[in-house]
Amino acid sequence: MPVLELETSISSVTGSPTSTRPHVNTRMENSTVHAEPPGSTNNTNPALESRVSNQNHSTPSQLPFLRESLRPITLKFEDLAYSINLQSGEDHCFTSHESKRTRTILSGVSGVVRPGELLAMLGPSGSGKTTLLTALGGRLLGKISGSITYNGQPFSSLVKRKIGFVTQDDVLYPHLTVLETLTYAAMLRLPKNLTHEEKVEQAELIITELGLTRCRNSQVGGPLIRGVSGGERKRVSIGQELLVNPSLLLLDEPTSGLDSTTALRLMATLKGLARGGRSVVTTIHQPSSRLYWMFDKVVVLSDGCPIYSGQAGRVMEYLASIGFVPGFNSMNPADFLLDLASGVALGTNPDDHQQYNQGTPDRQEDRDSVKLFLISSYKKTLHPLIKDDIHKNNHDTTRAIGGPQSSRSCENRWTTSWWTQFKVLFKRGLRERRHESYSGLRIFQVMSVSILSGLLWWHSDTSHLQDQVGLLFFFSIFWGFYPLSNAIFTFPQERPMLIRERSSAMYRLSSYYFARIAGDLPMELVLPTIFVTVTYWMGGLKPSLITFVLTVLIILFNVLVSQGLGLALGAILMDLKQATTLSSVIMLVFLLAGGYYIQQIPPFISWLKYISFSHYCYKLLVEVQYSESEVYDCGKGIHCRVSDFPGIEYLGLGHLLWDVAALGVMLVGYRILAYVALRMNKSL
Ligand SMILES: Nc1ncnc2c1ncn2[C@@H]1O[C@H](COP(=O)(O)OP(=O)(O)OP(=O)(O)O)[C@@H](O)[C@H]1O
Repeated sequence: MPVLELETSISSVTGSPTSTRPHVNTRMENSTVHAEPPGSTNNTNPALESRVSNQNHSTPSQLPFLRESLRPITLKFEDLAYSINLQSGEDHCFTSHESKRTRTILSGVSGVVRPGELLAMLGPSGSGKTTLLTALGGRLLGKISGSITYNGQPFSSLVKRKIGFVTQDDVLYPHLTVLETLTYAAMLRLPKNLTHEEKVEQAELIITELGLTRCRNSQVGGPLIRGVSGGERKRVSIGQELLVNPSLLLLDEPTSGLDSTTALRLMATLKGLARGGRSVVTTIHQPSSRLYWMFDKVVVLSDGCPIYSGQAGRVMEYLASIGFVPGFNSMNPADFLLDLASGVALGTNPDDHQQYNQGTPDRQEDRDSVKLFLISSYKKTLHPLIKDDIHKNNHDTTRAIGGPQSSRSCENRWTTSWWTQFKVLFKRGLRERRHESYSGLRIFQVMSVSILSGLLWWHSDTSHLQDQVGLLFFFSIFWGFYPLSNAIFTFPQERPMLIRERSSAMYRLSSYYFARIAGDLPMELVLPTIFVTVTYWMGGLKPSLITFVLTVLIILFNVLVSQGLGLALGAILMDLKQATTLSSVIMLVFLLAGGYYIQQIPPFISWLKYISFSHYCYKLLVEVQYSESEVYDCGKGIHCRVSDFPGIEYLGLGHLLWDVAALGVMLVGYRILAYVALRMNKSL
């Protein structure tokens, strides 16, 4: 291996203690990015920097109400390794003896990012960038070996609050506007000592600083709903994290799906944020050379192993020192790095340019040997130096996050009270779901069924008792199925949002849960009330106000119980297909065991009716509709007691309070079950 003059250049590759001391700006001039990069004197292209500065409309650094809260974080990670259990394993990197049942996703990854620096993680698809970023954000489930420290301390809930994490997919409510999205986030994330107005002002400030003013009142949108552009949506996601003025900002592929100009503007924004005193780490797939020159440091991964970690501006020098030179001088370093990380490097010496330009090696063995060579070169030369760099600067560790002067409220895991969280989540839920709940389609669906059934049962009376009882049974089944099939979607659909927001410690699970349940109530109760009102009077049921009101109350009770079952199924399975299948089986069983279709059920299976809420609902409806002494015309002028009618006799009328109690137990029990299932879900 060629011996490089590593002694002289390595300090700038890894970032020497003196050269990397960041210049921490707590205030930045609006619309400028400081051209002088901290920690590096020669990894930036000044012309480009100044161009970017002019394009950059947003360099948020000063958040008026949070001026005190930016505590710079030096993030150090050393020898990170992460494996997952698999049936077959094939990976290598630094370890030679691996269990056949595990797969190494990361191995021997080290690096440092200091306040003021922008570090990019590069590598081909599947090389482990997201996994590394997730680990740095303290969000990786499973055991990771090595060390990750934040100002010398391990991950903690205090650190968690200082980290902003922007996921690759924008998890946002599509029907909220940009302003609403950021305002609700501000209400949930900003400390309770700020007033409502200050929180709104903070959201407004972020909107201005991220250049979102033009679309502040546009709805965010999503895959199926037209909304703001992809770049604007990404900036909203970043804005949500900036609200808390994070000291460490982690972003997963923030430029994916953006055109090069928008990507450049976004990266300029990130660079501005770094220059404001933050440590910024981003994964990026295929940066243009203009983007590449904005990075202070890069970590390049190949199959989870580093082939480079250090100053972005020194990478070509390092690669040349081990015999890798691009075919032409102006080649984008990022392209060159990605080729190498994929094992594509025919030009392994400067005389090989022609070969490099003409094509890529197709043989897997060639690619593997290039990767192995790069990994082992890194291991021999750069890795020890980076470790030195990590240890040399341990005085960073003295600046503990939330040090002695931190207030008591800082130590509290939650920034807002339970009640505030409940209120904000309740309002946000109503706002987001107003379209869904009061959608014309849903109202049309319910109204058309109610009018149709009113017409079908038009002025039925006890002379057609079978029909009338059928209407009551239909009430219990329709208002069992309908809320159930709506409620099973709730938690599986909300899961990504819950994961994202709970990872940022925005709110307690209980406040979310109660807000969600309470938020669903108005709609869940309004539609059945209208339905029953229409069908009851059209269908000729007992013209008594008390009976009518009791009928409505029983149906609403039934709705709440069936909604609870739907919530529980959704929370337990967290999978729409499975939950839908199971709910249809359950409802079919309840339908059959309800007592309307079949009365001679064998004793060994007749207990099914006792677990069916539709059975209790149907029974209660019959009980309030007909008095004990009521008779009906059972043919040829003969009058029979209603309670002797086969479909009613089977129900065994009486025990009204027990029926109410059974529904009450289900009402509470299903909801407790749903909550416990959510609590036990490790990802939430
Ligand atoms: N829980 C898991 N189960 C199975 N494989 C996993 C798991 N987590 C990560 N991997 C695998 O680890 C590798 C690294 O994944 P990761 O998402 O970190 O890559 P990446 O570099 O971010 O890829 P991309 O650029 O395509 O997003 C991939 O091959 C992925 O399939």
